[in-house]
Amino acid sequence: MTKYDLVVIGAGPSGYAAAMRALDFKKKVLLIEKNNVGGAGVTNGALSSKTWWEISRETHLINKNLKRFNLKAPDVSFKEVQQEVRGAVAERKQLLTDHMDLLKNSQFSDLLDFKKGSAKLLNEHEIEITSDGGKEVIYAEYVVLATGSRPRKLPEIPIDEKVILTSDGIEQMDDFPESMVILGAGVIGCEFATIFSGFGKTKVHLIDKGDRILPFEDEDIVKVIERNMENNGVLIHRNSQLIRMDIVNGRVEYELEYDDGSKEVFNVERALVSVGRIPNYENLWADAVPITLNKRGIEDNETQTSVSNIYAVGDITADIALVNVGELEGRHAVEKIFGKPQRKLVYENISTIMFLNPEVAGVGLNETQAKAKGIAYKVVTLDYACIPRAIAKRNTQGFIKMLVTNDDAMKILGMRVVGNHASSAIQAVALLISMDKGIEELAECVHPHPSITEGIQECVRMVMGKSLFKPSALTGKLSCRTCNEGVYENIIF
Ligand SMILES: Cc1cc2nc3c(=O)[nH]c(=O)nc-3n(C[C@H](O)[C@H](O)[C@H](O)COP(=O)(O)OP(=O)(O)OC[C@H]3O[C@@H](n4cnc5c(N)ncnc54)[C@H](O)[C@@H]3O)c2cc1C
Ligand SMILES: NC(=O)c1ccc[n+]([C@@H]2O[C@H](COP(=O)([O-])OP(=O)(O)OC[C@H]3O[C@@H](n4cnc5c(N)ncnc54)[C@H](O)[C@@H]3O)[C@@H](O)[C@H]2O)c1
Repeated sequence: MTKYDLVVIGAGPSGYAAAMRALDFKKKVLLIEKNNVGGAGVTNGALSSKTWWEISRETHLINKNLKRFNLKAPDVSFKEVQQEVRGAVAERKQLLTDHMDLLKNSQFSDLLDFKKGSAKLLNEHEIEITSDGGKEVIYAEYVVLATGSRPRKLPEIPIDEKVILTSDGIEQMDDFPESMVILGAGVIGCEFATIFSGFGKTKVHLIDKGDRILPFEDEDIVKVIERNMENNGVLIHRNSQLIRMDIVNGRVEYELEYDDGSKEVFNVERALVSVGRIPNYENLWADAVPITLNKRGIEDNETQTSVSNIYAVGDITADIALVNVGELEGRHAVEKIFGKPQRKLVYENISTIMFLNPEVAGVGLNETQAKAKGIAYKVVTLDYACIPRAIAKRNTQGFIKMLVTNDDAMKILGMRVVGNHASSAIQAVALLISMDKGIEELAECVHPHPSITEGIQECVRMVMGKSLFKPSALTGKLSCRTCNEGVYENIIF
């Protein structure tokens, strides 16, 4: 039986990161993948959907500008866009596999093996791999489970991945549908609503079980996104409940019940169900392996499961499901196994981008979360109309919102930026949060001009009472307040 120091099951972002970090400790590693290297980080997931989003955004911009000059927009072919997306996916997968091959010619030559197949733990150390070539069993001193997640399905909805689809099937359609309903207005639902409405060929309907889209995000941010979606023709079903969704004559029929008890039936060409994801752990270990589960997934203590030599990372665990979090956890697990992690696993400074119109970037807490945790805070907002770069871009839609502790230390709790270039603006703040630093450094640092990050600096200066523009003068564009148990008060310096 071949023996390995570490076996990683699943070559998505978290498994790939774990395997590569183990090489730094000069350990013999086996990485096993049953399907696509890169997992949902690449295929039917992060990279592919972002490629759709980029092309949709460009198309939308071009069409908008052509309209300004009274010119007719060219026809966008679904097949061509799909081809481009497939090209992006293939390019990334190739890079990941080529890298593994090229390691054979490096100082890591004898350390990494990769096997295509489906893995199952027979006991704490023995793993059975089933592939086209049959079955084999290998020995692992340590194991990292990184098998990811899949779309959650609802038993009452007949998902066939042709008419009613999940994110696993949506990119395989053969043309833009003339109409599509999206069930679940979380991140995936809203990103695809943005993508399809952006191409201008699909009438998008959006349903969530809550009374608004993005129920976890702050209302002021959601307002901007909802307004743009509706301006782009998206029908957001508010205060309504889905009673049924069926396939009738190859189309989707769904019925909603409104707050007043009335009902309405809609007929659309396709449906996307995006109501969350569930971890892949079924059949991953034999009954003899005592890994404990909680309601949301594998129970882990900073990636270590209840079995001391088995670790779990990425979407299979019960916390945030993102590429960067999976990579962080994969690396951390390996450092815990073979070394000493420099730091505890912290999630407070995780940065995210939601690819909407416009993009929404975030780090740390939003107001909804701070209120739920009962934290008193200071909150500053600054409209993009006050940022020269946004004015130069002729697009001042958006704002920056920063939350700091309501004490003299003014530690940053979190930030949201909604608007153009939002994603480029949050890194400095993520770093300050992770270093547990206050805000003075940011206030005095010289930012490039003109840049969106100048807006962040102005927020920091505002909360310190030394901003260029004074919130009491530019009300509606700037605000600087405390929030205590949901009650806001202006800060007067
Ligand atoms: C539509 C969509 C868009 C997204 N956009 C973003 C984004 O913009 N930014 C972001 O940060 N995150 C995004 N995500 C989330 C992100 O893709 C996931 O959080 C990330 O891929 C999780 O990585 P992972 O390695 O834990 O799991 P996965 O990527 O799911 O990889 C797990 C791998 O394990 C393999 N596997 C499973 N079982 C076995 C087995 N028994 N044996 C061998 N192999 C097995 C699977 O085939 C898979 O390749 C998106 C997800 C989706 C679905
Ligand atoms: N840009 C990004 O970083 C990005 C993009 C896509 C996905 N992701 C990751 O993938 C994860 C999964 O995305 P998701 O959008 O599927 O999950 P989600 O948790 O973001 O959203 C699911 C939505 O479905 C709604 N919902 C649940 N059950 C419902 C029901 N029965 N009827 C109607 N609505 C219902 C919820 O209220 C919620 O708004 C995200 O949490 C995120 O971690 C990240």
